Amino acid sequence: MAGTTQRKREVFPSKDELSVALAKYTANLSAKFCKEKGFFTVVLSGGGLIDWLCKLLEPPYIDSVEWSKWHVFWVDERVCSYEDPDSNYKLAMDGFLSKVGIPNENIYAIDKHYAADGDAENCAMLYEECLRKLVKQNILPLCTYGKYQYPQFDLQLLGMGPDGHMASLFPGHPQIHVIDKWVTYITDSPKPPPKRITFTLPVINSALYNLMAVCDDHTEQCPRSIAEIFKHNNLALPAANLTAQVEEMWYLDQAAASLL
Ligand SMILES: O=C1O[C@H](COP(=O)(O)O)[C@@H](O)[C@H](O)[C@H]1O
Repeated sequence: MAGTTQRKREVFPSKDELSVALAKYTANLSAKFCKEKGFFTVVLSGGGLIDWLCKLLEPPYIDSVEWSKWHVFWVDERVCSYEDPDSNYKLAMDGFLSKVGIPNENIYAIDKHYAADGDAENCAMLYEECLRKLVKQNILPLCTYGKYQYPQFDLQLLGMGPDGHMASLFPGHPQIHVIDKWVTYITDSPKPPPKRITFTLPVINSALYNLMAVCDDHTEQCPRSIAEIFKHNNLALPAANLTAQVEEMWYLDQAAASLL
């Protein structure tokens, strides 16, 4: 049965130090799950996160992480071709996944053809179908959360937009309330591109470990959103609704945490 965890946070003086900690956190969980059950299910997001994961590509992690045991997913994806610079898949492939030895069949991307056609509804439907197959294959266990069951990932690496969005759940948009689906879609995202698919909130919150990494590039909005979440628990901001089954950890750089 789903529980809720206490929100934890660590603040780092710089992005670089945050990246070092992010690599350590991910590598430790990878080792733990590979030892306990023989594989590790990890969910990526887009945005700055892929850049901050770069320390995993350096010693000691590049050699010590059991990459062949990773199964990789996306918490959200932009509905565009794999070659489009907006694609979260392309971002992760170019910047990270192509540099480590994860078997291709363990990398679960959005459907190539529906993505290139801009068909968000079918992309969401097929991604959910893919997750359901993996449940049947015992790669993903189910977690009861509220009145439904959802797939449970070991670790999700999340990012927050300055407006407080996480995945492609945006403030004031209805997708945050969807509970009867695992994957949903949006066709009018306020952040371009407009068509995206996204895990629903209960799927996000069913993960064992959720790590939210936020670095601010000197916008005023990002530290304000962080303060709204940590000081006022303002649930109108989607990221304030984050929880996890074992640990909900926020890694912030000093700039993002400047109003705390
Ligand atoms: O559009 C998106 O934005 C969020 C946050 O990205 P960032 O550029 O502010 O780091 C990201 O987590 C999500 O995956 C992506 O599709």
